[in-house]
Amino acid sequence: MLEARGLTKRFGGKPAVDELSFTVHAGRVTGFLGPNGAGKSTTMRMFLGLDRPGAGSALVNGKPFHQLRHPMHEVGAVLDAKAVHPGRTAYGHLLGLAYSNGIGRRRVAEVLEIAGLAKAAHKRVGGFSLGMGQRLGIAAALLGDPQVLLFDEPVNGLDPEGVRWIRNLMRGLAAEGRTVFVSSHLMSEMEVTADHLVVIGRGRLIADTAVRDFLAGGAREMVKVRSPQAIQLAGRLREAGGEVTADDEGALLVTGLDPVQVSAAAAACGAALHELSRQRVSLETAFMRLTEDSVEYRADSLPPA
Ligand SMILES: Nc1ncnc2c1ncn2[C@@H]1O[C@H](COP(=O)(O)OP(=O)(O)OP(=O)(O)O)[C@@H](O)[C@H]1O
Repeated sequence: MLEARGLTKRFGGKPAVDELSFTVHAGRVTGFLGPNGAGKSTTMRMFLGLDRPGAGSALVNGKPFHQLRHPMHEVGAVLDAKAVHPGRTAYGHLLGLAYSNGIGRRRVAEVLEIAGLAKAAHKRVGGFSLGMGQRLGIAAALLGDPQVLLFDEPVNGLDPEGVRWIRNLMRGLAAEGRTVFVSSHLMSEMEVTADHLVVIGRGRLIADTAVRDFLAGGAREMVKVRSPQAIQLAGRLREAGGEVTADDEGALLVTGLDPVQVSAAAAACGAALHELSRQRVSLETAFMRLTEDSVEYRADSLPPA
């Protein structure tokens, strides 16, 4: 289990993490979402004792990292896959880590197998692809068989097969009852990987919710409608109580009204409809709404019909 309690960190007087409180439970994948610079990496670094909180606490299994007796057996992390000496072999690197933490060589072979690196065990890390480097980072994180795992943007730059592999691995680790905390700015990835979400913006907590509820909350009666009289229609929809935004192609995205109400509003103002459809809201859209990144529809922002 991971717990942030009033966690705060400032850099040069500017808060990077601002009174953050949340709990990451065992047995599920918890996604840690936020735009660039939101404070995700800084929060993870505080859990791992790499940054010291300015206030509050970051606890692993109820303790700050520096009070853990056998840190490698309690928590594993994949932060920066490139931090390995290029002249070492994967096996040599893992064996060095294992020896300095009282772990036997049998476990080294096991994690090489789990990470799909058994065949590349004796190759130099300098020649590894990004995906292999990521696998090596994961093998190192798993070396102590920890109950708690942190992954900072693990799928960045990976090909689809690598992405799928990491997704399945994280889900498998959670299914074994471990605590899996993974940061990402890829909402679409979290939608298929995470069970639970902690969303932050500018260092502050925005949401702490099940993915299912997050999607349901964002999905309230979202209707996409396209009309050559979009400006008049948007005004009418707002009068009827709808919230209206425009997508990149000038279609209106309406929340708060169902398709019947939208078509009634169109009929009432004589707007022709070229499209009227119910939209499944992606996590990305729900996230943008929550962080108020999506631009409120303005009549002057619409392209000509
Ligand atoms: N060592 C540091 N010194 C000064 N400022 C820092 C330092 N580390 C992070 N910051 C600042 O703190 C804020 C949060 O950064 P952080 O890297 O934690 O965000 P993030 O959510 O992980 O973003 P990204 O997705 O871009 O990695 C940013 O404004 C960043 O510039």
